[in-house]
Amino acid sequence: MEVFRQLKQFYWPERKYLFASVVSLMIATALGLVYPNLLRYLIDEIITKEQFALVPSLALVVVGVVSCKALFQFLHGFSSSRLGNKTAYHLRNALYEKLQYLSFQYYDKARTGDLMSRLTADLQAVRDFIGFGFVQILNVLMMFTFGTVMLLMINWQLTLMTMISMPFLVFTAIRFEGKIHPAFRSIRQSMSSMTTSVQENITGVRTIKSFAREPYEIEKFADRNEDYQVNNVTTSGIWARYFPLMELLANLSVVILLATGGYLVITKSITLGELVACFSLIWYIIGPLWQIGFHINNYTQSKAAGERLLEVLHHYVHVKNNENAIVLEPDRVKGHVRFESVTFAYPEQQPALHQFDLDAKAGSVIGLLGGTGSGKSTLIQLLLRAYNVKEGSITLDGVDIRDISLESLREQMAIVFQETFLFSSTIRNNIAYGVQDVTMEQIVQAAKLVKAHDFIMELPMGYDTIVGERGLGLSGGQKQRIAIARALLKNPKILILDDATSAVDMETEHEIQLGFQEVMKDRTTFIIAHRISSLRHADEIIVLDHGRIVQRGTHEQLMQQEGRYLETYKIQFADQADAVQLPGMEALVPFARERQAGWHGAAGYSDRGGRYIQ
Ligand SMILES: Nc1ncnc2c1ncn2[C@@H]1O[C@H](COP(=O)(O)OP(=O)(O)OP(=O)(O)O)[C@@H](O)[C@H]1O
Repeated sequence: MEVFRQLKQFYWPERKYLFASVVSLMIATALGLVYPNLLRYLIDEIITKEQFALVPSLALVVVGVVSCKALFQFLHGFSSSRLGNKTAYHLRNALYEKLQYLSFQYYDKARTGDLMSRLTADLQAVRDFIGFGFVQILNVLMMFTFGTVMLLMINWQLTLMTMISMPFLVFTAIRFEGKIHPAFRSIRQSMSSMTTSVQENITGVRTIKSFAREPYEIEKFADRNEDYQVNNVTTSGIWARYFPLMELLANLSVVILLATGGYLVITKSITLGELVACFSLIWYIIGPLWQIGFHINNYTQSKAAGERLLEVLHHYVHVKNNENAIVLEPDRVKGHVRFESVTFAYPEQQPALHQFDLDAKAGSVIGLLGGTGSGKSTLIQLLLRAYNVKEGSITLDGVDIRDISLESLREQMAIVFQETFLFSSTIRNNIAYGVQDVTMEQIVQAAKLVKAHDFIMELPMGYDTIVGERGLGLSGGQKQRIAIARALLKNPKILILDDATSAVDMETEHEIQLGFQEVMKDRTTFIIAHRISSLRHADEIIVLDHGRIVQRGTHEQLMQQEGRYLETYKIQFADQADAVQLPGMEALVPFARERQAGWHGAAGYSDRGGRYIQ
């Protein structure tokens, strides 16, 4: 019951339905107990004594009892479903809210399919138990107690004889519970693994098809399906072993009742009417006990489901507001960012950043260059406070970002991530996401700045075109431009472009950058890029390697030094000089000639002596 105690906040506000459901079920059950007595009256007082004139009035009483019972059963059903649905409603909202605030660290490991199964199947199981299962268990207790008391009132010796097999029935039912609970947990886990597989399959369908991995995926799913099936069969096996045993023990009571009761009638210790009443009442006791397996099953299933919901609800939020967190006033934020000796490692990993220092003055442009996995995105994640810095500190206008409220910190920033995510909504809504009270003119202006307006206007519905899930139907470059427009529209103090133009061709990138020069004014901008052309205007360029700064300076300064920057520069120009001649690229011509004269390869760095390393 601990699980349901912890879920109390979700059903307790609806306790009026809980009480209504319990009370109406109690009345319906009590009315049900009137039947055996009416039977006894019919046999002993009417049939035996031949008082047939009483039959119509007895019939009327039966009709009255049946009608009242039906009314209370309706009230029970009504309040139970209200209770279940309202509880599910509160739980669903709480879970969704929790999912919004869980930290990046949680999502690094979370599986979408598993979360979906918690939010649907598990929630449904909890709803059913709180709505119906719980009251049914109370009903079992009530029927057992009332039925036993009435039996004892008729004949206590007969009652005790009848009850002989009951402890065995209860013992078997409890053993059954011990076996069935882990079995149901396994079913739920395999169900969630199957859901994950389906979800990943749908999301990654293009990759699967392009690698012709359909047979592998079918086999992978078949394995999980098999696992689910085996768990179900194991559960049915437990069920099949215990259920007939429980049925046998239950029916044993009836046999004992009929044998002992029949003897007592013959010896005139009880009347025939009393025996018939006892026979009817015994089902009031056996019925619930016999069904105890079902209720236990229902309870254990929902307990397992409740545990999984609580796991999400109680999951530790790694990044949250400190007490008295500072709420920034947007008008007063300047955008001066400082990293001081920041060393950071992801959980159970080697450090992704070592002793990182950076002083990004308000309005400055910082370029970040480095090979894959060198720590560029990590730096941005830390600035966003996706993870908490444990060694060193990051400050915004002199205030440690751990002391700033998360919402107001993130409100000052706009990030265009490496992987563009678009919602399945209109292009207009996608651009306006994150900004309130935005006009169409502002949306169009942002789209024009990133050279997206023309292609949007060519779409059948223009800005009202609905893009598919994650932006399907648009090219990579088009998606990136919409994402950049979304960031610009936010008018942030800090703009972060994490390889934001990687899918855009050089010419468009250059045009977008011209637009940027205008919007970057007065904002601190971080640009992560693999192309030198994206970084060359930065006030400071930092070259990272394995989480360490290996070079820093302006484009001009770095061009004077032997090192990673110059090497990258040479390689890139060698590749691109033939294709596009961009303003500012004139200096590259000698390198291009050098390449044509004998350099080889396209990817890699040249070593210090100018030799090329593949
Ligand atoms: N969420 C994460 N959990 C664990 N390790 C991570 C996570 N994100 C990145 N890493 C690791 O941290 C290191 C730095 O990664 P990061 O994403 O910062 O590199 P990057 O320079 O942005 O690379 P790229 O240019 O390929 O995007 C890598 O070794 C990477 O494997």
